[in-house]
Amino acid sequence: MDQLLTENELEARLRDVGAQRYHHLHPFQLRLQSGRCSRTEVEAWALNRYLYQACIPQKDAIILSRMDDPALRRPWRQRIVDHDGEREGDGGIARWLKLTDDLGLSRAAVMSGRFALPATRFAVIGYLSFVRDATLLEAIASSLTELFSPSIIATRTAGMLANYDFIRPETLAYFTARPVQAKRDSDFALAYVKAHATTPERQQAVIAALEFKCAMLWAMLDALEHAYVYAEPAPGAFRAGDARAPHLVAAA
Ligand SMILES: O=C(O)c1cc(C(=O)O)c2c(n1)C(=O)C(=O)c1cc(C(=O)O)[nH]c1-2
Repeated sequence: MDQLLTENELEARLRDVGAQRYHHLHPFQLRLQSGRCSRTEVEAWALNRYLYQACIPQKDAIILSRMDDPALRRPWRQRIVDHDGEREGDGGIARWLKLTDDLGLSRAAVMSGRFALPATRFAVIGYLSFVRDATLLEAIASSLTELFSPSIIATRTAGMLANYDFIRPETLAYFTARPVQAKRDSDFALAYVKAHATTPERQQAVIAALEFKCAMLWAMLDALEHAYVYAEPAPGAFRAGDARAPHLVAAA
């Protein structure tokens, strides 16, 4: 029988999940931030991760649709605005496309998802299913990886700027806004989880939900590392020279 943890003990357990399982420890992340990735690997990372970025407002819309309380929906809907923007060209998804633009990738190809690795697609589908099928408390708890993202974003951004001559500060504009948004979002989600995980069963469920999300992020980097470092991308998945923006193809 699991013991009921105090709120502080629960928070410590959740932070421990991050310390042990978050993708800051993944070999592909270490490779990316230390300049050991080839340009093709950086392009593959940005192209695959677009799918994750694009699914975030969809998962937040699912979570929003499951909330009965307007006081809860009001702050949560800001997450969708952050990613989609208030108008065309605004918001996190548009800023992610600035990164893929600067890498010379075609927007249509990136947004279609057709060059993504199979595991990236399955990870994203798995995440959307999780927030639909688990309890609302578990769905909210799965967003708590954002407790750990400001630190990995700072390390990755500094490492990429220092180590790749094709990355300029504007290329990584996506990451400028994220740490402040992530802190605001994760403070809110953590307070909710601490207030609502009031039985040992619920506490174990929120810990497992955070482990699930860490596993999903880990699996996406496993797939990139397997395909681009050790083996081969699946048939149809991105390879060097694929998905070039039309003006670059014309100039070649
Ligand atoms: O750069 C990263 O490593 C990283 C990690 C995470 C995360 O931990 O889930 C997010 C993001 N970035 C991110 O940019 C983002 O918008 C985001 C939203 C969420 C979420 O769970 O709602 N996680 C993340």
